[in-house]
Amino acid sequence: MFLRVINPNTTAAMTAKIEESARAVAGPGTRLDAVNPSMGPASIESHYDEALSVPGILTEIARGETEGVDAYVIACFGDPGLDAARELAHGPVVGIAEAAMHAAALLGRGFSVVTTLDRTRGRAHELATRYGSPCRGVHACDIPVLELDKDPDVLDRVVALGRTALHDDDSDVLVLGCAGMADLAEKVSAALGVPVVDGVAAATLFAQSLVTLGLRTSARSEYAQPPPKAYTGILRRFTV
Ligand SMILES: O=C(O)C[C@H]1NC(=O)NC1=O
Repeated sequence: MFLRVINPNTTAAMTAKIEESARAVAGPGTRLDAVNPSMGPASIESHYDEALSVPGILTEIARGETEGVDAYVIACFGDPGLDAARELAHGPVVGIAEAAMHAAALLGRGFSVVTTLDRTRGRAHELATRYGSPCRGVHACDIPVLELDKDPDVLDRVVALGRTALHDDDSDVLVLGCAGMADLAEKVSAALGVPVVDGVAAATLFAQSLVTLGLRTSARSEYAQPPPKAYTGILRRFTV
């Protein structure tokens, strides 16, 4: 099978980190590549960034449909463009927040999310409500997405915040609220002694499992192909 993991921001170093996390769990029979759009925000830390990332995501989905991609992962914790992507894709499309929250719900009574900027906490709560997940709290380490690789204290700060979150929320699982934290899961789990879910790995395995089960996005109603219409201006270049 052919999985495509889409980093919705345009930072190649993050795409490489995401690819590493996805490859580490993909099966031997799975062809996998990780891509990012050539247009869009360098990182996604606001509703504005998220909105501007969606045309690039949809461009990558439309390209994947011509290249025989069987399933997609949207590797940004806000799950940007997820519903629109499902209208374009024939196979499954899995968001890393959705996957991480569902995985965490299988591992404990309640989970906490540790994310980057405080302003993104509302989006995480909104997604947990949509997904019906037992999220007991969302905590921000206030490290900008593109600083995660530069800040020497990032592991210590995430561990400290995770410890506080587990105590204050009385939760028993942690979810990493950024694709850029994918490489921290094992170390944070070892430090805190609880399961720590990396949404990139979880989404990759969910996508792979759905294809293995022969399941695909339903085209019956809401996720049917978009109704044909004219798109004007620059969007004409990025629409199907
Ligand atoms: O919302 C966040 O902070 C994390 C989100 N932003 C990003 O560029 N990739 C992400 O996973």
